[in-house]
Order: sequence, then structure tokens, then C-alpha cells
Amino acid sequence: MKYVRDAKTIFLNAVGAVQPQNFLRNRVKVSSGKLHVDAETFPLNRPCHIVGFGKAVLGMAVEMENILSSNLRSGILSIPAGTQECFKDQPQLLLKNNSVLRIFEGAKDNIPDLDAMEAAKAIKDLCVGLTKDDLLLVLISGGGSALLPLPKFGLSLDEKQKIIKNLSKGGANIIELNCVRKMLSELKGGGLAQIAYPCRVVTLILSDIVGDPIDSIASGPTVENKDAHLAMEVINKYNVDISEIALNILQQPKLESFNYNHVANFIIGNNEIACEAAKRSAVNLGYNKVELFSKDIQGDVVDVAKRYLQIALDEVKKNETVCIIGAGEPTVVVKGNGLGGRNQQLALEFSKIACEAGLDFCFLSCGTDGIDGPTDAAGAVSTTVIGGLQEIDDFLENNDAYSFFSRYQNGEFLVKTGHTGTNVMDLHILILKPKT
Ligand SMILES: Nc1ncnc2c1ncn2[C@@H]1O[C@H](COP(=O)(O)OP(=O)(O)O)[C@@H](O)[C@H]1O
Ligand SMILES: O=C(O)[C@H](O)COP(=O)(O)O
Repeated sequence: MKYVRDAKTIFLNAVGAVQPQNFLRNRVKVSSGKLHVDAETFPLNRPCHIVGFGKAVLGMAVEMENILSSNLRSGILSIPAGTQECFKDQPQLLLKNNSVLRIFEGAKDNIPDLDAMEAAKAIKDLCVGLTKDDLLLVLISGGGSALLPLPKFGLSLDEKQKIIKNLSKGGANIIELNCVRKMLSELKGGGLAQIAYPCRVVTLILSDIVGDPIDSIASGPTVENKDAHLAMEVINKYNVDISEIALNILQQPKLESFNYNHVANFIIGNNEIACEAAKRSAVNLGYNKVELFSKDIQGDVVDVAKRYLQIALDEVKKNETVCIIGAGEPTVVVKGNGLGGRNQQLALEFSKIACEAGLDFCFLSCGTDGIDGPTDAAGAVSTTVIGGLQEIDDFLENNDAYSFFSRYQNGEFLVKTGHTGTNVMDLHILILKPKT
């Protein structure tokens, strides 16, 4: 079990390194009456306001409130249900009692709900009231899409949920999902920036998407939507049934061209630091050979598992223990009605084929946000010991990896962290031992 312990330690150290406060401390400061973000400056001789949505924005807001101190007048955060309870023993991760920020919790299991919609309405109201004499800080991280739902006129939240659920189950990637979300939502695809105009808007983004596309992270509420015309292609590609109302919205031509000169968007962090921290942690644990495979892994988990197998087969010939780190966000086509997430599915899928290939391995796949699919696990870790279990195929087919790992080894192969307060996609850790 040493390798299972090591893999978990490496994952936890990587997550610790990407706490959002660290990113802000390094990139944002106040001096001489100005807010500095990297080399750009924004005068602070005006009231500042914060709106934030996403799994990492509580930590971002805690740090921003420290940085802005008395310049900060008001603000609203939309964060996942249960976040504050998770951090109740870590007051440094929570807002102070006298904070001017208001928190809404919602979007349980990453599904937009009425609570998140209340938050979105409050955020809209705050932004509508701003003038050119205010400064608006928009804090964004992955999960923001589900935490800022405000369906366009006529569309119900229920239908919006269904469309996104069906696309997701069909295997749509996050760019495709958010392409549709941008069209269906009032605040996404630049909507928030338009509502806040003429207020100066500074957006700080923790990236949870490969390549850091600012127009897609949390569905780009402060970035012009340039792919409105692609939304129907996504609907057709995944063959999703939609109502006449949704169809009208998605087919709607762009009404106006809007100037986004009042907005400055900054990526303040991504999964690079997590990968570096994972490598360091592996070295500290005594692994002499540590390799970063990729930080941009995408594609169906079945293909991703095969890619890892190929790497493992190549590495194992070299006859030394190696720790391979990977990161990114694969997808799953959910055909069964079991319980799981893409990380647990990948861990099970890889373990099955690695056992069949006779490898001696430990493989961990976990979401840095701590929540994999609609489960209470961040992901799973697995080893050679699952080899030979006949029923694995049934669990894989039924997308029921959570049930598999819950029953196996007393559930010890499930990695449970709760909300981590950050979100820079998934991490994979493969420890490979030489064949004896
Ligand atoms: N039973 C399941 N087995 C495997 N994957 C699943 C299952 N249910 C949902 N998923 C996948 O989980 C992903 C959504 O999980 P989530 O952790 O909320 O992702 P994110 O944090 O990126 O939004 C989707 O890709 C979906 O296909
Ligand atoms: O973490 C998440 O929930 C996903 O990566 C989606 O995030 P986004 O659409 O809010 O970027």
C-alpha cells in the first residue's frame, strides 16, 4: 500500500500548491492608490465591488478583500453548496465576520439550481447599478458556469439543466458545453460585462480548461462570444432534443456588436503549478525518475487509458521504478445508469487494461476540485490487486466505478477530500514498478 499512500500524498501536495490565494498574492497588489495586476494598473480612487462564481472564488475573494481593504464596498459570491461547512475548521479560508461580501451557496453536484439562480440574479442586480465611477472585480474559476445560471427570457432552468446534462452525458467536452451555455444564458458569453458597462471591469481567472481559453472558462461572462454560430452544431452533433424556445434562442443571430474596451481579463493561474508541485512531491518521496507526460490531456477516458498503457509498456522496459504525472480533462460517454465520474472511470479503465498487460502499477486519477461527477469522491486510486476481477467490465459498462471502488478494499481506493477550494482540472499519477 506504500504506492497508494504515495500517490495520494503527491495529489494532495499538488492541490495544496494551487490554492487560489497563492496565485493572487503573486500577481495582484495595491500600491500608490492603484490596483496592480501584473504590469497593468487601475486607479482605486473609486468604490470597488467584487462578483465571483466558481469553485475557487471563495479563496480568491478572501485574498482580494485583504488586498483591497477599505476600497472594497460590496460584493457577491456564488460558490458550491457545502463549501463553507467544508472549511469551517480553516478560518483563514473563510471571509471575515465583518466582510462586505455576501455569499450564496448552490449548484449541488455541479448542476445549476434555484439557489445558484438567486445568486446570478443578485450579481446581475449589483452590476446593473454600477457606473463609470466604480471598479468591478470579477473573480472566475471553473464551476462558474453552473454557479451563474440565468436562462435567457422564456427558457426554463429545468430545460437548460437537461440540455447541458444530455450534452455532458453524450461526451461533449467543456468547450462544446460552454459554447451552448453562452447562448442560453443572460450573463455568459460577455453578458455580464455588457450589463456592468460603463463600469471598469477587471476579471481575474483561474483556468480549468486546457489552453486557458478566457472565452470558455465559466462560459466567458466578460469576453465577447465569437462562436455563437457553433451552438446549434453542438446540439446536432450530440443529437440533443430541445424545445422551440431553446431552438429560437440558439438560432438567434447576434443582435449587436459590443465594444469590450472597459474590460481587462487576466489568467492568474492554471494547472502548471499543480504539475510542478506533483513532480516535486514525488522527488521528495524518493522517486528518482519522475516524468511529466502532459498537462493537456483530453479525449475519451478509454483512449486516455490506452495512451497511459502505451507509455507504461515503454517505460517498464527500462527496468526502474518511475512516477509519471499527467493532467487535463478527459471526457466520458455515459451509457449506463451507475454512479461515477470521469476520474473513477479512468482509474478503473486503466487498471483493467494494465492488469491484463501484466504491469505492476499504482494509478491515481482525481479532480483537483475534490468532486468527481455527482459523487463524494475526488477520484480513485487503483493497483495490480484488482486484476482478475471478472465483474470490472460490468461496472465499466454501467458507468458505476464509484460502486466498484466503494465495495473494493473497504472503499480505501476512493480518494475523498471534500471541496478543495481550488479547480485546475484533473491530475493523474502513475507509479510503475519494474517487472520482477
Ligand atoms: N456515472 C458516471 N460515470 C462516469 N462519468 C460520469 C458519470 N456521471 C457523470 N460523469 C461525467 O462526469 C463529468 C462531470 O463531472 P464533474 O466532476 O462535475 O466535472 P466538472 O468538475 O469538470 O464539471 C462529465 O464529463 C460526465 O460525463
Ligand atoms: O469544474 C467544472 O465545473 C467544470 O470544469 C466546468 O467549469 P466551467 O464551465 O465553469 O469553466
